[in-house]
Amino acid sequence: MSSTATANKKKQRQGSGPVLDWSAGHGPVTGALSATTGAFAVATTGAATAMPPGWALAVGAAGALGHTIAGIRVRNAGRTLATRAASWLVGAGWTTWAMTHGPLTWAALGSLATIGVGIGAAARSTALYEEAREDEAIAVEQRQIAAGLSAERRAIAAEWVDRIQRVCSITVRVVGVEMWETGAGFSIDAELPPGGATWNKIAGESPRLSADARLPHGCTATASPGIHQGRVIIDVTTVNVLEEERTYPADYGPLSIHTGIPWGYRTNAEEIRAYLREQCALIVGPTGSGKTNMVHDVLAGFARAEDVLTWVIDLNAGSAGLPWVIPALSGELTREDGKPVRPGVDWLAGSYDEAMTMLDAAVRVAKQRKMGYQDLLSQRNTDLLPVSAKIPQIMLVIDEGAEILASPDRQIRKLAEKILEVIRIARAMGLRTVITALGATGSVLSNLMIRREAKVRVALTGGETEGMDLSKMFPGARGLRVDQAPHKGAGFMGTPESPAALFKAWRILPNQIREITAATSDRHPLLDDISAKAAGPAYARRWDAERTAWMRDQTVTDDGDTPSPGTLRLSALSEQPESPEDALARRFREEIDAQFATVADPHAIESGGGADRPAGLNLSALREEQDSPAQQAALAALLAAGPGGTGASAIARALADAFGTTRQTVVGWLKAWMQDGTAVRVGEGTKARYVHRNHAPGA
Ligand SMILES: Nc1ncnc2c1ncn2[C@@H]1O[C@H](COP(=O)(O)OP(=O)(O)OP(=O)(O)O)[C@@H](O)[C@H]1O
Repeated sequence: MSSTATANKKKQRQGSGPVLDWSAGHGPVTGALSATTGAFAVATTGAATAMPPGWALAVGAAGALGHTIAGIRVRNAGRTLATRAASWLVGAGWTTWAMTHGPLTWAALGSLATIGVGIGAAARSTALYEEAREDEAIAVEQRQIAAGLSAERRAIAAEWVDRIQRVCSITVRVVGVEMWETGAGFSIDAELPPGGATWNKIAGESPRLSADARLPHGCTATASPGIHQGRVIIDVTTVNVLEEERTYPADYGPLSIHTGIPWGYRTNAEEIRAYLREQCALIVGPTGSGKTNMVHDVLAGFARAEDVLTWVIDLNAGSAGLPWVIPALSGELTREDGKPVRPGVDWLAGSYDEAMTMLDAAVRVAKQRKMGYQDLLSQRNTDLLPVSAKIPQIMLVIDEGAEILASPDRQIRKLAEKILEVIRIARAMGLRTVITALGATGSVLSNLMIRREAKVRVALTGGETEGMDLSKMFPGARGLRVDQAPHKGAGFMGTPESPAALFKAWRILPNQIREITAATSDRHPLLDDISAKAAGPAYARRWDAERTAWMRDQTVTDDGDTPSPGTLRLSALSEQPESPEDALARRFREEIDAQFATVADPHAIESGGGADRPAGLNLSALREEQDSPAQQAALAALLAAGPGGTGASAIARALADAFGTTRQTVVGWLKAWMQDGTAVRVGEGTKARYVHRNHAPGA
């Protein structure tokens, strides 16, 4: 009821004189006081005005009736109703008698006080009775719920004791049945009979148990060890959550390598985490199984971690890492404070050479950490580098890395050796790998290093049975069948902490990747000084224009053309809220020059300072020299063209949309740059190209 309606009702009541509120609450004291003072008032007024005493009796009877009706409405106990009605009638009786004999006599006043105490005591006892009655009702209700539940549990226990006897010929004794909060099933804790029965025997019969229980497709009865070897836990799923598509949880809060990184959810709808401080991981998924999506889940988790830097190798043109880099580097994502958004991965290698550079750096980091952190390790009395936001773990994610490891190609073998070297030497020093595989698991899993170090395993089946040897992926796990996970993104996951069982990766969409990139930009750690020094210029210059030019080539122009390598995607920039000129100038300065605080002050570098820090390209310095954004863009295009160089027409074409620059203008700038040594000309006649001095032969 609205407050105005209540106020109106009050007004109406006031207008029609005093109302008797039968349901008004009274305690034992106020109730008795109100009854006796009311009776006294009626008796004195009645005596003074010579009211017929029968009226008091009538009022008392009406009071008793009113209170009884109100009491019945709120379901008071019969005993409470009787007490209240009796109070009214006793009060009325006294009033009638007092009006006849005079209320102001000692006998009248004394008897009224006695009645008051009596009513109070009776009311107190009924109040206590009411409370006890309420408590008892609640307890009964709870007993009923518990009885109902335990009846359900008892029924489940009896049913499964029979079933296990029938299917496995083992007579277990059920110790407990736990219904899952997610509502997707239950767990049975059972004691095995004496005589040598083991939990694996039940685990091995999982498919037959599931069939016997008529479980829906995708639901399983999986047995695992109990608290000791004589106990078994059987998890039974009754709802197939793997059928549904669940998107990556919208909470992008901070994570840590120490608390585990969630990779998906189990059949009981609970998330499953990968603990990768010491473990490497292997993710197998044939084409179309949802592997790329899973890799993004993995990268999302690492991006959210405060103590992880992710280095990605994807020889398939870096496609696994690009969605984590392009939106940040292209300026598509902006922060409120105007600072650049850091990419969601720390280094992305899309080619053989870049991958080799990255792996070399990783090996150097591992070795340098071993030496550089000797004191810290002895101080902490450990041989495991204490990974933190100050000394981050480096997670190398190698898409289709298993195919690299299994390749017979001599060159690729060199990469494979480096990957294995990182896996072999870097566990204690905080470098671990996540390797994905399309299916080459046989040869990869025969590698001792992988078998020993990569115990976090995922097999995405998506219904694919070809080349999916679950017994090799999860040795010792029984009852896993590919056809239990026919949905994309679903499969099996096992870790040293959580035995292999069905799971599903969250679906992660490009907008979530962009959101996570933006939300975690501030959170990524910086590579510690010891490691940064070891990684050297190869690391510090990983975002340099010529090394990232290929990434920009992945961005398709508005008209769908794939521009020739080295040209700028100016059309992409024109969509930004900033003017294209500003965006271009800002992007290239920020992106190339001392990117993300990995390169010291550009002016210091130029003047030979920061000797132990590798030099960036120092485009910031050009801010003063190249006063027009178009001219800066032209210079950036020249840089991006690399040693192959470019021509005035190509630069003019790249700039035409955003700046309307003519070829003539570009020719003028090129001349000036040749004179001051910024550019050199190579080749003659129609073959003449302009090359930035950084890429000039012998530079
Ligand atoms: N976890 C998931 N939940 C629901 N659907 C998914 C999931 N993962 C993938 N899919 C669906 O499967 C499709 C293929 O996924 P994805 O590209 O990740 O597979 P892939 O194994 O990498 O295949 P390819 O190698 O052909 O790219 C997606 O477009 C999506 O529709």
